[in-house]
Amino acid sequence: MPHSIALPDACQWLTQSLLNPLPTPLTLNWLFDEGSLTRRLTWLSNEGFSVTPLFEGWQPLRDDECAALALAPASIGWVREVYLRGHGQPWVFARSVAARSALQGDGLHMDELGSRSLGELLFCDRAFTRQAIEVCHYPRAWLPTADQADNLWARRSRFDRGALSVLVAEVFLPSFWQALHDHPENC
Ligand SMILES: C=C(O[C@@H]1C=C(C(=O)O)C=C[C@H]1O)C(=O)O
Repeated sequence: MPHSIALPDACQWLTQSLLNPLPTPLTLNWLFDEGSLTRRLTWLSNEGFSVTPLFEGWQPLRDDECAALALAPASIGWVREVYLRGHGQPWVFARSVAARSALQGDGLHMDELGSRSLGELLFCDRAFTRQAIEVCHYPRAWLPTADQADNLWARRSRFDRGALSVLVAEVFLPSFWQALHDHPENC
């Protein structure tokens, strides 16, 4: 039986306690920060922050997403993929999903967000509770073609409000780490 191999389109999401070896303290700081990434990137970019939608629509969700949302495999959900940009540069690729069955009974209109940040909805409504942050090296096949690379750190967490759960995954792109390196005073 061959050793377990990394499938090209799967990732094992881990909480910080299971990480071994640990990434650098700076990487850990950004991966496990429980605040709004929108607000932190707005600060890092000196208000030069923007959100650009790449894809929005109903799709069968991935196996890891269905498992995290306690859905049957290939359940239909709303998918929102965006770039979080600093000074126009893509710093983070984000993919947020929620089950169609839960959204239809809820007032959260992800489809009306456009270039507004989902974070503003999730962090302004105190009824949302954030579950544990998990991390992985994001499968390159899940990234936009222009960003496909191995071993990019990603984090995900689930935001719950009653019967609605929104799963948010954020992949830190090389240009983000470069921006941090160029402005160590902002670390
Ligand atoms: C959850 C947040 O919302 C951010 C905004 C997103 C969007 O607009 O699609 C996606 C990922 C998040 O980084 C946040 O600001 O922390």
